[in-house]
Amino acid sequence: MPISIEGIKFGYTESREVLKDMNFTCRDNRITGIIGPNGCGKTTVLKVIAGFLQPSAGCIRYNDTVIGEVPPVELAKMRAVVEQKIYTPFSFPVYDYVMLGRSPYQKNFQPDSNEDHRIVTDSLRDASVIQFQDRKINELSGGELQRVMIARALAQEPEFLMLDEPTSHLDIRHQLELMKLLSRLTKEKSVVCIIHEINQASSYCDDIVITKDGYVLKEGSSDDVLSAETLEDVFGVLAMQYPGPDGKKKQFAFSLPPEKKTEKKRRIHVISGEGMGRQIIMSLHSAGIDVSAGILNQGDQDYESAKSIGIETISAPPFTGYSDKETTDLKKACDLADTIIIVAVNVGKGNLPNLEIAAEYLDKKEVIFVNPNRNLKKKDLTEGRATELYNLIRSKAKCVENTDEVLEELL
Ligand SMILES: Nc1ncnc2c1ncn2[C@@H]1O[C@H](COP(=O)(O)OP(=O)(O)OP(=O)(O)O)[C@@H](O)[C@H]1O
Repeated sequence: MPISIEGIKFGYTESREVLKDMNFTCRDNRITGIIGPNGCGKTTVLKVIAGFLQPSAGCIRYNDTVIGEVPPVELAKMRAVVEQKIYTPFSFPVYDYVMLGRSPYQKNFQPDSNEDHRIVTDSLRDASVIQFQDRKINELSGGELQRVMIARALAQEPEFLMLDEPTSHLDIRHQLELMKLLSRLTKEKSVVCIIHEINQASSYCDDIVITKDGYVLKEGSSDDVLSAETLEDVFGVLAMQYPGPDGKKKQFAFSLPPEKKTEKKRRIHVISGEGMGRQIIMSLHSAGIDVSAGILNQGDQDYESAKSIGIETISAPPFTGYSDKETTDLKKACDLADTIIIVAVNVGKGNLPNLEIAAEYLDKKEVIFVNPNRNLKKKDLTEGRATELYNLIRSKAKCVENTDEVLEELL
């Protein structure tokens, strides 16, 4: 009996449709694997297929029967569901819990029949949990509990077995055993299974349905549907196909695509004054470069220009010298900059830190010295330190004669 999913729409809220128009078929005696990115609606569609959620449009048919018309007890004989989220609030022996799978076949207050016990024992064995049938379900590990849930679903003897990520808690051996068990079960049943492990899906699922954003992107035999190109498109990864151990089933190796480098805006800090840096600041800014300036004396032409275009400016009142805050801010600006431009200006005691800090960055950043041969007034070469620093910067920085040259260099 195939399951037909026809034009299904569903939303948990009115404002957001999770399933927009789902159409696919789960064929008889096959494992149909549903794959797709997180949050695309796989669990939701499985719940709709199981009859747990009512779609707002479309219908689900098991063969020709529309499931909305099937009474719950009959539905429980037709399909069993192993859900992703497992709640075990009760302290229940594993054996008794698996016996609950027999409920749809039992009349009220009648003891479990010999057949029920046989089926439960077979189910416990098939799911490899018979060895802890006397333990309490709320004292099991995640993987043990998952296998008990599968045993209960098997005890239900459904025609359709629906599983949501049945291998998610299992170690690799139990994963492979479970997938093999599901393959065996297809002799008598049809299996629908949400699966994230693509290589297991390729190895064990006969058919694959790829879902994305509430729609089905592709469906068909796993060999037809699974390709490196499709997986790259759906999951946004790089996929490389290689032959599986049997030489038939495709296998894939995945990696993340290289990160796209976002073009970082160049940042330049200009140390100037007396209107000597004005043209540089304005030209770099209009060329789209991230410019900062300072320490500038408030009221000075460079300061006024920098303020007029709203760039980050470090400033101090004239004739007061620079405070610790201003020199710290200058260091921060130089740290952020790719290039530091220093324009030769008269140096008084107060603005000596501009030179000191520019000199500090000679080995750390690109430093361009503009107008290095400017004849400074005698009084500006305060205590010889300014001359010393100018000479140091002149010897280590890239020197350009004037503003035009620096702009030519940078733009
Ligand atoms: N009970 C709920 N109420 C509201 N929104 C929900 C509810 N359950 C799921 N959703 C939302 O519906 C969308 C689909 O969820 P669903 O669990 O079906 O995705 P999925 O494909 O199974 O994801 P995953 O691969 O992560 O298990 C998600 O955006 C999810 O946040």
